[in-house]
Amino acid sequence: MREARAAFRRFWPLTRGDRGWMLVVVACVVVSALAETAAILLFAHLTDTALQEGSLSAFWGPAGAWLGVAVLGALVGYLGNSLATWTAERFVLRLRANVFRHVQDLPPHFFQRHRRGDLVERLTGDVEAIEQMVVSGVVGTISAAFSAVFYSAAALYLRWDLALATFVLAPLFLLAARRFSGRIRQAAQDERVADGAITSVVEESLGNVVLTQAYNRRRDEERRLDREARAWMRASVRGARLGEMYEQFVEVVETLCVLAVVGLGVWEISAGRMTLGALLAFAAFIGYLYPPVRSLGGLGLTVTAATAGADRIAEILDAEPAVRDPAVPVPAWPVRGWIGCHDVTFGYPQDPDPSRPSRPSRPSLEGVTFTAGPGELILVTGPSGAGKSTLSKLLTRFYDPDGGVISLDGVPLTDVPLEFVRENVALLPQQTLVLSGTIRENIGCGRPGATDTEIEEAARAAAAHAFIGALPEGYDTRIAPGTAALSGGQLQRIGIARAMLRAAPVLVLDEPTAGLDSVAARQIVRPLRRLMSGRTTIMITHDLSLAPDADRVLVVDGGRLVDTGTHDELVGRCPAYARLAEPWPRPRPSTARATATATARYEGPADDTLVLRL
Ligand SMILES: Nc1ncnc2c1ncn2[C@@H]1O[C@H](COP(=O)(O)OP(=O)(O)OP(=O)(O)O)[C@@H](O)[C@H]1O
Repeated sequence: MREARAAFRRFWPLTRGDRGWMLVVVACVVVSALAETAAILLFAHLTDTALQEGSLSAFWGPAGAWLGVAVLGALVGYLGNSLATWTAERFVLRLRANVFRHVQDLPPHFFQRHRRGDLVERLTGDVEAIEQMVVSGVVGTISAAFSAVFYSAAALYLRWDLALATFVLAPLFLLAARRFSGRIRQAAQDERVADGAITSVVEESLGNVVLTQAYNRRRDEERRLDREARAWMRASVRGARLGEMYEQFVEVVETLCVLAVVGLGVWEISAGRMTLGALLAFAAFIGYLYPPVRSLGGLGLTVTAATAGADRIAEILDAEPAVRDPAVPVPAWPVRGWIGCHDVTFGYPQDPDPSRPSRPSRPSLEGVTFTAGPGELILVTGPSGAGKSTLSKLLTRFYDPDGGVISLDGVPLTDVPLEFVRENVALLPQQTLVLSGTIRENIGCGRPGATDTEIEEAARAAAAHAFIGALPEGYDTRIAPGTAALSGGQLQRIGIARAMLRAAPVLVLDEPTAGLDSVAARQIVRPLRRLMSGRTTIMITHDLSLAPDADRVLVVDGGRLVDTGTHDELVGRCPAYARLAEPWPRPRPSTARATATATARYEGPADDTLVLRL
């Protein structure tokens, strides 16, 4: 119960702004209960007068009043129920937006440590479970408490002695709820986890359908889904079974109460101490009393089930963003593009989940120092796992260094707003990230507000205009993540156009040619050169075809900067670099000859013409 209280305290502040409406809902429920009470009393009156005496004249008055009360009850009930749904959904909207906002600030390693499907489930199912506790739960409890008080008061008013006799059985409801709540909570938690696992498996399988088909993994995938679906089925059936057991137990207790009322009533009527109308009204009040008492008893179950969801949402909200805006940021300035990396050391945060123990690892980067000036091309290379991508994450401030400083025009990145960093340091990732929208929107997101002409200019410069123009819907062709009917090289050129439009003074390119075949890789070289021209470019790559052009090449190994120099210098003196550069060790031929050779070999569209200095 302590966890439930903590969960409630944590999420209750999100009802701010709607608490007045919640009160209105409670008021509607109270008025409905009052209308119901009046209707029952009118029914008793009708039974004892019009019905028992067969008098039509005694019928019209109470019947009219009953109809009036019923219409009032219906109107208020409609208003209360509509408002209750509205406030509940607003809470879900707000909570989901809050969690989503927080998720978007979380560092890359958070997403590597959580399955996507499970996160989706938390943002949907778990969010709704919390609503059940915080909004519907509070409104339901207050309403049930009021209704229970009204119906008990009415029953006591009619026959206090009979009422007390039936109330004796009430603790049985609470006993039942207490007995079942622990097990229902466990089943709810298992169901939530299994739900997340199913979503994850489906999402991963659909995302990996090529691997599944190419390697005949259909059966494995089916087995994986079957395993998770069975876990979900077991949890779901267990939850339903427990819920049903509780319901049926309560039914039996209710029947006991009804029998007690009827038995006592028969005795009272035979002794002439009670009219038939009063007995029927009394039985109706006791009958109306059960649902609120039942929902008060079941409240514990709702709360325990919701606490399971709350724990999972809290895990997300408790995850810390890796970087934050400074309290007093340095004001914006026109950035020239000086990048400084001074004695930078960084290690990825350990996984806090004890179920996924991780060894204390050595830093991914240690004592890295270099500078890059406006217009320079700095190539960062090294063997796999050397720390190259980690450096790109630090330069674009996905993480802050544990030691040392990374600066932009001499100002530490940690002293400027994150948005300013991202505006001035553009990242071109290994795989072009696609938004769900048109090609125009995909390029245009590089600079919000860019005109169609600017977008097309960027596409031309990125050698993308020709193939976009050849598509039936041109720039209005819709693409989406994972479904874009474009080749890797074409997507990369859309990414280059996007970066062109961004016009940031600093560019970080993370393996821009990785995953492309040699023709596609060559097709993006020229647009890349245009993109890099006049900008500070830090290119992380295994592909050293551009190394001869670089002002400096940094060789990283085991997280350390092992050597820095030009391609020619390094080939001569750095064995680690010589090994990496094996296909490119020859001295550079003259540009004119190489251009002619490459152009002669490639016969693609005009704006894809190669200018490679091989
Ligand atoms: N999210 C992470 N959590 C913990 N360690 C990580 C994480 N990402 C990378 N590492 C570790 O940091 C080190 C450097 O990784 P990084 O991705 O920077 O290498 P890389 O040089 O880019 O390799 P590649 O060329 O294969 O892409 C590796 O030892 C890797 O295992």
